[in-house]
Order: sequence, then C-alpha cells, then structure tokens
Amino acid sequence: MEAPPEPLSASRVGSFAYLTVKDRLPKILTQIIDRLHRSRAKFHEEHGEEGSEADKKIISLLSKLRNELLTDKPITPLTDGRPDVGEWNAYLEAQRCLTAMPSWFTSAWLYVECYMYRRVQEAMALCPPLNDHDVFSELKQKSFFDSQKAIISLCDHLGEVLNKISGLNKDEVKKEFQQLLQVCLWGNKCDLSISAGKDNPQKASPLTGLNDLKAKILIDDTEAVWATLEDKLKKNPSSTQCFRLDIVLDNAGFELFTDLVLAEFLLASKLVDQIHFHGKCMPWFISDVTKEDVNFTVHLLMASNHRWSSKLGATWRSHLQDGSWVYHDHMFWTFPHEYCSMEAIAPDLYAELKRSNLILFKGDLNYRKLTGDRQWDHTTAFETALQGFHPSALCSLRALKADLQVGLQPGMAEILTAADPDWMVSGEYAVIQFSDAKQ
Ligand SMILES: O=P(O)(O)OC[C@@]1(O)O[C@H](CO)[C@@H](O)[C@@H]1O
Ligand SMILES: [Mn+2]
Repeated sequence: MEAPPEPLSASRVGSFAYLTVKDRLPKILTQIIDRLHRSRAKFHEEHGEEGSEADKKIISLLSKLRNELLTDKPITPLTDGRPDVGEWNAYLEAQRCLTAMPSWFTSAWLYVECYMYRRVQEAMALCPPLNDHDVFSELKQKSFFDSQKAIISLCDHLGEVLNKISGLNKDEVKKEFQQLLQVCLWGNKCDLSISAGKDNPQKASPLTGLNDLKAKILIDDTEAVWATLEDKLKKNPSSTQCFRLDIVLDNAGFELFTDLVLAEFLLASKLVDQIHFHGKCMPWFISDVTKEDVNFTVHLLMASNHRWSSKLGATWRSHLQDGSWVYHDHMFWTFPHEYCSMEAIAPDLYAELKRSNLILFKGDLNYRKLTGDRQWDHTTAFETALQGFHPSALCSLRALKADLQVGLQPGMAEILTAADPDWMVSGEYAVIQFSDAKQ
C-alpha cells in the first residue's frame, strides 16, 4: 500500500490551514481572553479573591499561548493532571521523530488546531477554582437561544410526524427520513469555529428551502443509508435483532437539536432500537457538544412553554434515563489522532463502535479525522481515505469547511472551483458520504 499524502499544514502559505493558524486561531484566543476579562466581576462574586486571581492567571497563560502561536514557537508538552496528558505528550514525542521541532506553522494543521484547544483546557485546569469553567458555554447557549424560531418550527414538524407515525407506510417513513437527514446535515452549518465565534444561529425554518439546498449536496448517499436502516424493517418487526445507531456529535445549539430530532424519529419509527451519542469530554472547537450542553438543551426544552418543546424535552430525558439513548464522551474524540489510529490508541472505543450497525459522523472536524486531514486527490475513493477505519457501516454528514474532499467524480472539483473558489471552506456545500462495513 503506497504511503498516504502529506497532512494539510500551515506550512503551505496561503492555504486554508495557513489562514486558520495565522488569523483565525489567534482571533479565537483573543475572544476567549476578552470574555474572561468581562467575567472577572462574576468570578469574584462566585469565588471571591481566588476567582479573580485565577481569572488573571488564565488570561496570562492564554496570552502566552497566543504569542507562541503567532511567533511559531515549538509545541511544548502539557503539564496539567488531566488523564489524557500521557497520550498527548506521547503524540508530541512521535511528532519530534517526524519533524525535529514541531511548531504551529510546520506541523500538521489537525495537530496544532487540536493542540491549541487542549492548551486552553490546560490553562483552565491549572487555575482552580475556575478549572471547570467552560469558556465557550456563553456562546453555545446564545446559539441555542438565537435559533429558537427554527427550533420551535422543527419541534412542531416532529410533533406532527410523531402523531401520525404509526399510520405511515414505508415510502412515507422514507420521505420523512430523507427530510430529517438533510435538516441534520445542514444543522452543521451552525458552527462557531468556522465563524471564529461570530454568531451563526439557524434563523429560518430548517424545513423550507431544503429543495434549493439539494444542489449543494455534492455527494448524496442517502439511498445507501436508507438501505442499511431498511434491513431492519425488512426483517419481521418482532425480530430480536437490535439495531444500534451511533451518532458522533459535533456542535451544540441548533445542530445538536437537529441530531436529537433525527434520533427521535428513527427510534419512534422503529428503524432503530437504541442510539448511542458520542460527545466531547472537554470544551472543544468552541461549539462542540459536552455532556453539560446535552443537559442544558434537554432542560431548556422541558422548561419551554411551547407544547412540543416541553414534550420532547421530557421524552428525551426519559430516553437518557431508560437506556434507549446512551451518552458517551471518550477522551479519544479530543485527541489529535486521525481515526485510522483509533483501534491502536483506543481499542475500547473501537470495540464499542463495532457494536453499532451504523455510525453517523457529524461535521467537518470528524470528516478531517476520518480522512486523516491529508491532501488526497478529490477523486480518491472514500474507503481509501479512511485508511482501514471501518468499525461499522458509517456515514459522514458534513458541511465543507476545510480544503479537503474525497470521493468526487472526475472533473467535479474543477467545475466547483471555477464556479466558487471557496467551495471547500464556505460551509455552503455538504456531503452525505457513506461507507459500508462489508469491506
Ligand atoms: O467540525 P465542525 O464544527 O463542522 O467544523 C469545525 C471546523 O470547521 O472549524 C475549523 C474551521 O477551520 C476547522 O478546523 C474545523 O474543521
Ligand atoms: Mn464543531
């Protein structure tokens, strides 16, 4: 097997990775520092002098991090006591074998971007009593509140479907599935990392305009996903075979809500029997989901005075309590590794995913890790780019926000570039890209 292409890196001046490391990541650090400054009085109220002193210390650690990044200093080992430190520092040692002095503008983009967010958590971990403060929670919660109109309209739609679901024939179930899969796909546009923290809520109703967006779906493997689910329907409904769906989550706020709506539909239609969600064990890439974000979303829905919102909130809390919905947050999801390393680095997680019948990977960062964030030709087969990562049938639901995309027909990338040079990084295009476990 020939060696895979090089990883994307900021060493390529003018590349999206270069612009991200040079401009966007420093801007994100500056915004975190500004928010911490503005929260000093609150920290003092909550924790007294200790709180404001910790705030000052975090700000100085993050200012130092920002300076290291801007001046391309060497990547340094982590020093906090979190359980993942050993793996992170082993990864740095391995990078030192590849490039003498791993640094921000010479190492792989995937590594340095993940490392930056992990260093933010190191700064928090080193400064009690603020060590459990989520520096992104304000932005994630605002994204949820700002998407209320879209959330209410999606709640009403799901409510109507749930009311009639037992009477739907298979074609009607399939049509609803296709619609909610696309709503879930486009929910990925609402990510605060690509927008460098700028508001990015879902304003309009997520159901109107799906047809116009169809042309923006560059790869649409919905039929293959449906065939995987339909297997379950074909077998007699009383079969004991339990169909397990796993959803590797991405962003909190509106996107998480669309994930939970799709999950509810798949469970209520009996297309699946159990759903496992995978979130992050620490605040990550600004808007990525943590357990606290799931609890916040479910509790806000329950407290809503909108009938279907409160009903769904209560239903979803009971799913999480009765085991039909299971939430995991393995530390591997906040490592810098490409997913083809998972079986070696986190065999327990790989074994867990092998128990799934279908895994949905949400978003751009997951896509980058599925394909190793490497400079593949656009016509490279998805299976090739997965480099042996195959715990189960899997499907990426991704709005394109980084300059890599595989599995395109010959000539398609050239046509897209001519029409819109930013087609890979604008978030305006998306893929529903499937790979079957039967390799
Ligand atoms: O995984 P998401 O939330 O869809 O997107 C996150 C992300 O697009 O933010 C950065 C934008 O450059 C990328 O590094 C990363 O892929
Ligand atoms: Mn994200």
